[in-house]
Amino acid sequence: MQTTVEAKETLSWRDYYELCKPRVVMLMILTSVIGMLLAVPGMVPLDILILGNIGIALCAGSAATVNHLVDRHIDQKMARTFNRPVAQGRVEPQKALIFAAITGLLGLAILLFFINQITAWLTLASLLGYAVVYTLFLKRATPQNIVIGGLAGAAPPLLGWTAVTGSIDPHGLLLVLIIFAWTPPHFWALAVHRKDEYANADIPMLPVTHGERYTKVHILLYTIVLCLVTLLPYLTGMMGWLYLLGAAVLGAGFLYWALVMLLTERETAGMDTFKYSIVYLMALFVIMLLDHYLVTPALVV
Ligand code: HEM
Ligand SMILES: CC(C)=CCC/C(C)=C/CC/C(C)=C/COP(=O)(O)OP(=O)(O)O
Repeated sequence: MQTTVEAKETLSWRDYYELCKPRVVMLMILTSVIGMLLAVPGMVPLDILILGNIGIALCAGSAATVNHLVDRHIDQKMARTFNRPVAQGRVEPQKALIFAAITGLLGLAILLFFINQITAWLTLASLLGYAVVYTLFLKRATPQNIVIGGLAGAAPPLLGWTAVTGSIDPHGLLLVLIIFAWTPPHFWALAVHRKDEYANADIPMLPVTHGERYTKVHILLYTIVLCLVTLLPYLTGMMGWLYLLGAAVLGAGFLYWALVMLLTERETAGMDTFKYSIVYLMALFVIMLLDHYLVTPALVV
C-alpha cells in the first residue's frame, strides 16, 4: 500500500508536469522535430535533434508554467481549468515561479551552449511572447489576443529549422505561417464551446465580445486562409504531390467542420472541430515528413 508521503510526492510530481502543458508542448515538439528534419536532405546530427528539442521543450514548459501562475485567478473561475495545480493551491505561486525560472534558464542555456545563438534568442522571444505578451497583456485586452499571441506558439518549426542551419530560411517561415493561420480556428472552436466560462471570467475572447455567429464566420475565413497557405509549400517546390494530396484532404476535412459549426445546430460541433484541429496539424506535419523523404528528393534529382 502507498504511504501518504509517497502519494503526496507522486501527486506533486504530476502537478509540476501538468504546469508544463505537456500535450500542447508535445505537439509543438513534433513540429520542431519535423522542422529540423525538413531543413536538410539527410539525417540531422543526433545531438542537435535531442538537445535542441529538450531546450525548446523546457522553454515552452517554462512559458506554460508562467501562464498557470499569472492566470491562477482566472483558472479558478472556469470549469475547464479550475483544478489546475496553482489555481488549487497544490503548487504555491512562488514555487511555480522558481520552477519556471529553472526550466526556462536551463532550456536557454542548452540552446546557447549546444545549439546556436539565433535559436536561443528566437526561443526566448517565443517564451516571452506567450508568457508575457499574450498571457499578461493581450489575453485580457483584446479579442484578437490569440491571433497575435499565436505567433509564439507557431514558432517551433522555425526554431527546429534554425537549430540545424543557424539561419532563418523562408521555408521555415512558411511552416510558422501555417501554424499561425491554424491557431484561430483551433482556439475559437473551443472558445465557442466554452463561451459562458470566458464571459464569467471576464476574458474578452471573440465569442464573448462579438457573438457565436461572428466567431464561426471567422473560423471559416481563417480555415480558408489556412487551406490557401498550405498550398504554398507545394507551389514553392518545397514539397511534392504527396504533401499536396494530404494537405487537400486534411484541409477539406477542416472546411467540413468549419461549415458544420456555421450551418448546423450540432451541439458537439465546437469540440469536434477543436479535436479535429489537433489531428489536422499532427497529420499535416507527418505528411510533410513523408513527402520530404519519399517524394521531394525525386523531384530535386
Ligand atoms: C495562442 C495560441 C494557442 C491558443 C490560444 C491555444 C488554446 C488552447 C486551449 C485553451 C487548449 C485547452 C483545451 C482543454 O483544456 O481542453 C488547447 C489545447 C491544445 N492545444 Fe492549443 N492553443 C494555441 C496554440 C497551440 C499550438 C501552437 C499547438 C501545437 C502546435 C497547440 C496544441 C494543442 C494541443 C495538442 C491541445 C490539447 C491538449 C490536451 O488535450 O490536453 N495549441 N489549446
Ligand atoms: C518557447 C515556446 C515555443 C513557447 C510556446 C509557449 C506555449 C506553451 C504556448 C501554448 C499556447 C497555448 C496552449 C495557449 C493557450 O493559453 P490560454 O491561457 O489561452 O489557455 P488556458 O486557458 O488553457 O491556459
